[in-house]
Amino acid sequence: MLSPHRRWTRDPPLSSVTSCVRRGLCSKRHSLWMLLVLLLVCVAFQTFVTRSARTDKLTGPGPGLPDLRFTVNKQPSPSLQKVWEHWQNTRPLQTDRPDLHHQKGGHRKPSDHILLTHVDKILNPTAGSQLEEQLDPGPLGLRSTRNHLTAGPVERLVHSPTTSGTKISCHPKSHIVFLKTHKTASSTILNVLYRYGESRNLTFALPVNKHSQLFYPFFFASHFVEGVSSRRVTEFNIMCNHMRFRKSEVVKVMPDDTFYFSILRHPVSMMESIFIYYKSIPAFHKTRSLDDFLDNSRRTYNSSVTNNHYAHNILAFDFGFDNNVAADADDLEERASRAVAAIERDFHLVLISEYFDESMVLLRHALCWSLEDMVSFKLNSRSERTRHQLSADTPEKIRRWNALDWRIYLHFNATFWHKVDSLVGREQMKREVSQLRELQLKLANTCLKDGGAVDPSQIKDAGLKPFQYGAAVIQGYNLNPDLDPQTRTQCQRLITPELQYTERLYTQQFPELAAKLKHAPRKVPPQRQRSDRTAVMGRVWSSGGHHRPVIRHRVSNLINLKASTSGLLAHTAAHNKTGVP
Ligand SMILES: Nc1ncnc2c1ncn2[C@@H]1O[C@H](COP(=O)(O)OS(=O)(=O)O)[C@@H](OP(=O)(O)O)[C@H]1O
Repeated sequence: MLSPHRRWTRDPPLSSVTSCVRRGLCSKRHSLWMLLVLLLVCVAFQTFVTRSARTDKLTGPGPGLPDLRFTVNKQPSPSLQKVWEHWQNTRPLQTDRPDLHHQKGGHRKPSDHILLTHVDKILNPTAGSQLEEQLDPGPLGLRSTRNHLTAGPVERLVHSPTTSGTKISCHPKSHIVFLKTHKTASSTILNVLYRYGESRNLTFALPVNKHSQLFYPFFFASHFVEGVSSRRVTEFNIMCNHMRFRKSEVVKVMPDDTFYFSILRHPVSMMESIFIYYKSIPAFHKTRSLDDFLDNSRRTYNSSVTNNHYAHNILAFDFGFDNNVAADADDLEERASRAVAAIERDFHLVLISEYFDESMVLLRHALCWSLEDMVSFKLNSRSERTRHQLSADTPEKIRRWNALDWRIYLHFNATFWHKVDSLVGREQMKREVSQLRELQLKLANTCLKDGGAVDPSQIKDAGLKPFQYGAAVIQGYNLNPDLDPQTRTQCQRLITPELQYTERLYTQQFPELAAKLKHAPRKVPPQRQRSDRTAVMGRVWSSGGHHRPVIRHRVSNLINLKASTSGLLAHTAAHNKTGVP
């Protein structure tokens, strides 16, 4: 038989409850306790609501709009946690010779934990890893589970060495605009930014409708960014796709404390690269050689023809200036000074492609990122067989033809080293550059099958083939087949070409839109397609070439993505009053 107490617990008679409540309410002490409990519940609820509002960077859908919320996983994925734990294993450090990657049994293949141990060692020779304090995700963009990081922009303190050798603390920047200039190693930097942002769930200001460029070569307008017009995204972290810069529009999208940077390349090597890559643009396609173009350009170059801007002062063009200026123009110096002053005003840092590793170190100091964040493999590089030796007098001809770019480059080449001196110091720079190279070598040994770049015909995974264009053969990478799944994923990010990575991020940020776009037919009238720049690029693409079979697998997609699309033009023409100069 049940005791009276247990019977009450199972089936409390109504009278007992009401008398209990009455007793409780009548007693002053009980009332106070109840009030206190209520207060605590309220406080807990309010805290919960405030936190959710702060972490949710997206607003709800506008009236009548479908809910297209950004659904990126806000927690470090379990697989990444596993990899990190894997890294923590105290397995003995083994050699990382690439020839051991394929050995079964005996020697274990050099694994990701070796990388971490190595990184720890070179970045922090003393006990108690600085990496742990920095809460960095590791050289492959991994997140540490040791530090119980929350997702989203990471507010951590980084201890960064200064020119005087002392360490200062700083907060890593996560509001960034990178003006992606052409043929300047900008795709390699894009990959660094993509990995950094993806591993921290940062929000990218990606081109609308899954395009890979921000409607280049039109002047940038804020509505080119997915999520701006719909107001679904309220805070962007990183904007880094090709655009023609227009600050007044960029500031409408990016937060006030955004860090602006870009990269320049020596106009001579840049022109050689551009001539091969954009061989099919009207300015180049009938010319026999670069010298042929340069010797006749004063007479034959037509700046008003679509796509010809690639052939003349392209750096100035990308920064938003008028690129049509002759070397003997009266106002050349004045225009160059104005361009330099505007770039100085609008950009916190201008990097130099010729000093790529130094640039990465300088950037890391400016952004307060770790050296690990800056690792990369060279992307978008041409095969040696599509490089052309310049004759002795060609460099001077290029400098004259691109006189505006040349002046801009000279200025920022000088200020680059002033920045190195003031921000890092030459000795520290040397140390960090060699650390960075050491790290990259380790990564190459771990991640890459052939230890380096290969021609597109050698790339096994069709999804990792870079976009091929013009007369250039753009190289890519094969992954080491022996990688464990998690390491493979991280290595893959390092070698994912721009188009594929952009598409993936778009799909992560806007899954519903991406799904819709996959099935939506292009809404551009055929006659428009034939006359716009997309058609020009498309024709070039399909006109054949020795490397074409290599990239057939995604031809239609890639034309749409890289080489400005018809949709892009239709959209841009409607919105952009500036248009092509
Ligand atoms: N790390 C590093 N250091 C030095 N140079 C590098 C690096 N990464 C890429 N590159 C070279 O940059 C050229 C490709 O530039 P982009 O990626 O900006 O091209 S693109 O405009 O996005 O198509 C391309 O130059 P060319 O090979 O002369 O064409 C690449 O080889």
